[in-house]
Amino acid sequence: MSETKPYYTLDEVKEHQTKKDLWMILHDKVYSVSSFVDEHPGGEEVLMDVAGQDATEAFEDVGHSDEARELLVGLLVGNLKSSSSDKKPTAKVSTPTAGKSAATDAGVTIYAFFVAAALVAFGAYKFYV
Ligand code: HEM
Repeated sequence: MSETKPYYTLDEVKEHQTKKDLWMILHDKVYSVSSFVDEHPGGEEVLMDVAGQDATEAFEDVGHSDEARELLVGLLVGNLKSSSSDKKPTAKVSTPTAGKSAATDAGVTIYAFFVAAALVAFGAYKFYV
C-alpha cells in the first residue's frame, strides 16, 4: 500500500514545520500530523520539536502503544526518499564453495594418510620378512 505513496526527500519534509502544516519522519515514512497535534496525549510541543525531522528515535523512546501506531496509518502521506547509504547489502555468510573444498581437502588428507600408512607397512613387511 505504501508503495503507491509519493517519495519525499528530507529537504522536502523540512519545508513542513508549522503547526498547520507539520510533517515528520518515522521509520522512513512521512507523516502529516497537523490534524493530530491538538489531540496528541503527549502534547503539541514535543511534536513541534521534531517538526520536519526524523522523529523515529523520539517516538520509540516514549514506547508508544499499538494504538498510537495504528493512528499513524491515517496520517501517512509518503515515503522517505532514502539516500544511497541507507541500502544495506545483505552480507553473504555462507560460502558453499569454500566449505566444499575444505571437506574435499580433508578427504584427500585422510586418503593420503592411508596410502602413506600402507606404504610404510609394506616397507616394514619387506624389511623384516
Ligand atoms: C504522529 C506521531 C505520533 C502519534 C500518532 C502519537 C500518539 C500518541 C498517543 C496515542 C499517545 C498516548 C499513549 C500511547 O498510546 O502510547 C502518545 C503519548 C505520548 N507521546 Fe506521542 N505520538 C506521536 C509522536 C510523538 C513524538 C514524535 C513524540 C516525542 C517527540 C511523542 C511523545 C509522546 C509522549 C511524551 C507521550 C506520553 C504522554 C503521557 O503519557 O503523558 N509522540 N502519543
